[in-house]
Amino acid sequence: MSTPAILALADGSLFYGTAIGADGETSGEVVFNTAMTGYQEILTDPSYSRQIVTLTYPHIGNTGVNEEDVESDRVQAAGLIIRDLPLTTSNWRSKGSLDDYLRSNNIVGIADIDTRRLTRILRDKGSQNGAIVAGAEATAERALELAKAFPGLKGMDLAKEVTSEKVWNWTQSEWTLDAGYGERGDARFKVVAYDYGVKFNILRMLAARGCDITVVPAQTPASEVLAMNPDGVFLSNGPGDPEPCDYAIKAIQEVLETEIPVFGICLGHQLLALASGAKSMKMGHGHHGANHPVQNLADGTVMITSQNHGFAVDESSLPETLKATHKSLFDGTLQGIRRTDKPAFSFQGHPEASPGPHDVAPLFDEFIRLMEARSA
Ligand SMILES: NC(=O)CC[C@H](N)C(=O)O
Repeated sequence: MSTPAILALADGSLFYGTAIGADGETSGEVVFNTAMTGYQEILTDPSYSRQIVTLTYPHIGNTGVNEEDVESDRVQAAGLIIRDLPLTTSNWRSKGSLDDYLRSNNIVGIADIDTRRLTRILRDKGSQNGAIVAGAEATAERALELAKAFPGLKGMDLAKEVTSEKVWNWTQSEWTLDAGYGERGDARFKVVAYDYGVKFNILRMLAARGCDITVVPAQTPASEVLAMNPDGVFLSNGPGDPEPCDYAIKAIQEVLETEIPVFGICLGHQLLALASGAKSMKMGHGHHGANHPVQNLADGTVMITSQNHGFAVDESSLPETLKATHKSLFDGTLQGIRRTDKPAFSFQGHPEASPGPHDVAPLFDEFIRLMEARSA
């Protein structure tokens, strides 16, 4: 017997479906992701904290879940909304079903709803606050009440909630090499990575390029990072609004007083911009998918990229010291910046996309080149 579940949006829309994962209730910002693969990476990406994700691809869970395709050590999304959960799972690496995985992570989800109708609402009105109530007692009133009570992500500092509590070192696991990220040479560079909600594949790709990585909590003062004498500082992706992360903006400003190369991805990109005097803004429905065309403004080439962001840097706010390097060909929003006076640059999308297009992976090599240039 299936258990009922109800999804409500703050605009009053209701969807009646079947519970997947844990019984209970959850609320957050509802966003749609158009990627056809990668549901486990999406669920474990800390950038999705306090977001309920709906996947536009209709069959989710076919390949089960495994121990490797994770971007952190647990499910981070606030909930999952899908069209259809298959009856069986099949993959040589599968260790269990998506349904059991959600349940063991205490994540509430809903299946058997019209995700096309939902996505059209989110596309036309922008991301909505919403709630899922799952269980025999689920009521539409409760779901609506929860959806309306969610305060929204604007102004919410979540980096300090998802960051690690202590300093730790990334150690490359065997399978990473098997997965084709290249041989890890002897570590040539010491990189300190600010963890605002870092995805493991970023650490894998840095390690594969010869970086020894020390991951530090989001609120670590710059003085502690500089005392580690790093060759480069990395600013990670992460959830929530960049603007209230004043501790991070201050620390990045202090790092930028040195000549140490800095590379930022997604939230890290937004924070580099804010630290340089630019402004960020909330987008309508944001960018969440694995087929977003982005143009390199230096040579006009177009790359297909993986994206996951709901805020963006306002290009019209860029100060003298920041140059636009990339833009989205979907909506023209800013996708990359470079400091004109420092070895610092950042990208809004995800060069570490896994799964996803690898067109932007060379940005990791650019970071390596900056560190090489400084140590030469
Ligand atoms: N993936 C990310 O780092 C997301 C950054 C930020 N939370 C946003 O939604 O724009």
